[in-house]
Amino acid sequence: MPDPILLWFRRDLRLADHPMLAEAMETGGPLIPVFLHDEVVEGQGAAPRFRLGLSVESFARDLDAVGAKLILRRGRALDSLRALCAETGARAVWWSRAYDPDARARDAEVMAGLDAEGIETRDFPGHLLFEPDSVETKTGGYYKVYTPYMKAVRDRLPDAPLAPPARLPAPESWPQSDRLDDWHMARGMNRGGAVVAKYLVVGERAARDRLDRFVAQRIADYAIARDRPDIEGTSGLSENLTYGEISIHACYRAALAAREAGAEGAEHFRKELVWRDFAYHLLHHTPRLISRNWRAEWDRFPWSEDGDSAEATAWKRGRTGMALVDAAMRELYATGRMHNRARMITGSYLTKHLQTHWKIGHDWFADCLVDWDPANNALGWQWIAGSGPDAAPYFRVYNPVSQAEKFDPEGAYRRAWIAEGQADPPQTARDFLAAAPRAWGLSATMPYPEPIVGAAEGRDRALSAYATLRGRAEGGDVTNG
Ligand SMILES: Cc1cc2nc3c(=O)[nH]c(=O)nc-3n(C[C@H](O)[C@H](O)[C@H](O)COP(=O)(O)OP(=O)(O)OC[C@H]3O[C@@H](n4cnc5c(N)ncnc54)[C@H](O)[C@@H]3O)c2cc1C
Repeated sequence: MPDPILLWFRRDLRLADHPMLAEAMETGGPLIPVFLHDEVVEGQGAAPRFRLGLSVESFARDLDAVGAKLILRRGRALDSLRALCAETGARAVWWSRAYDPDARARDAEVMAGLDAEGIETRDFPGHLLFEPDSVETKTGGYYKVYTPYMKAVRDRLPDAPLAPPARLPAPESWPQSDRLDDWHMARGMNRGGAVVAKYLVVGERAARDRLDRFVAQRIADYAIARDRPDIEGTSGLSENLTYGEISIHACYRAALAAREAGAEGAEHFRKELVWRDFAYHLLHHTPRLISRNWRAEWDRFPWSEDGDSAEATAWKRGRTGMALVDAAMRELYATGRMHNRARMITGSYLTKHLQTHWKIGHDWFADCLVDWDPANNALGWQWIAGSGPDAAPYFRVYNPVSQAEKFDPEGAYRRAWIAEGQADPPQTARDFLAAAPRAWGLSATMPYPEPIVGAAEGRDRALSAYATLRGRAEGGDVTNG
């Protein structure tokens, strides 16, 4: 029997459309799927780690159904893989590429360490539509602006579908595995875990069903409906894409097919999928996107960097008194998700009205989002703050009152999440109160606060701070985004 290959799964927890798995199947030799609770997983926020645990559990079941086991190990990736190679006789370790700086540093260390011992390492595409280095400007550089990036990839086709394996060739014996329960992936969630779990759609099959439902029922209206937090107008697939429960190529193919069939919103959906690739393109070329102002001149901006200030605390707890902002922050805490427009409005309110550094919002999202994605989150925050590539100009301040009038015209989204002032609050609003830590001291009967910073006052504050940075005043108000 040939030596087994270790297939190290990370953000690619699916069987279909999986380049590494498809190629491994062609070898005909035994395959040992592995998932590691390593230094990168250790560094993740509470909600992403919790959600990752559920994805791993689901994937292990799917592997079981095709005659394989998912071997779990905890510890530094290089140590775990070395030990597994020694135990199983594997002489090759394969994985699907990752692009964020922490994962890249880990992978480089693993590659060097295993190569030194004569163990073959190979990495594969699978997480993105187009590999970041495969898209270049005419002068051989990388794109900093979305529109020309989109133009450059517009005519490229997605990969053809790869069928899931019917059965994985098994090794003569399976190595010992940790028990997933012993990893306590939900530990950071406290009482929020049970609430957030109600809103999740986990695993490869559920992700595929979600895509099919979206295409059948919502993609046609997507271009307009996607902007309304009060209706279910988007796909919800970010939660699945981030763990690789569905391939981005499958989503892209579905978008192209729907467009071909005449669905109006399909082209817009395709463009959003390309935003995800663009975020990875930028992160790959400028890893500082995640940790520092992408434009260094923003280092001089007088942002508050106190994540525990009264203002930042009110923002995190959904108690700013600005109803659309608070509804969104509560949706985030109770469901682990937030509507895209609401992400922009809460981000603008934090960085502009509350003059608080985008990193504080970025880190809070990274702790609370079940769809946390290192590239999308960083690009989203730097975009809204004004410090990023292709960013919304800082002087564009989202007015949370007029945004609410436009995108939540009946107040349904705000009522869904804010219990205070309602005689019989809906389940969603009660879910938030059930998820929120007791130490926050929230209840449905307490008075709803006055705005800590009003819409106009916040805009003036933001613009005068911006003027000190630029040395001149600029003006403008975004009421329609
Ligand atoms: C401050 C801020 C933080 C964000 N953090 C994240 C994050 O951690 N994880 C994440 O996946 N997205 C993030 N986004 C982007 C966007 O809000 C979400 O992708 C979207 O809300 C997910 O919902 P959906 O799957 O229903 O999206 P749909 O509208 O159905 O879009 C389909 C897919 O396209 C991609 N996409 C859509 N919008 C964007 C966008 N603006 N940028 C990049 N990709 C996009 C996503 O993969 C999404 O799943 C952030 C945006 C902002 C402004």
